[in-house]
Amino acid sequence: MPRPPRLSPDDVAAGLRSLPLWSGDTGGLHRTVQLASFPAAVAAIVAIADVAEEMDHHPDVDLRFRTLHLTLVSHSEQGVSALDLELARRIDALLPA
Ligand SMILES: C[C@H](O)[C@H](O)[C@H]1CNC2=NC(N)=NC(=O)C2=N1
Repeated sequence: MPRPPRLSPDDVAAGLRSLPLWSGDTGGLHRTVQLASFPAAVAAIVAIADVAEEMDHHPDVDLRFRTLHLTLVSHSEQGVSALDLELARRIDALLPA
């Protein structure tokens, strides 16, 4: 399936307006969340992995003890695409606010 093109700065900004837990720009979307424990954070990564595999679109993940740093970018497009906005929405449905 063809991958969607990267979005303009205005379109990324518009997408972020419906993703209040995220920040970023055309270089990437970012969210940091603290989970209850290290095992809980690993379990969250596993749940995110299932969504990423289903979408064939994967986050950049950095876990420091209970703090999970997520960055979403479309590497093949060297920017943020609609897939990143959709993945952000699906991650928000998995994680505590
Ligand atoms: C072959 C496979 O479809 C590609 O490598 C996918 C995998 N997941 C991906 N995830 C992200 N974030 N960007 C990509 O360009 C990408 N490409």
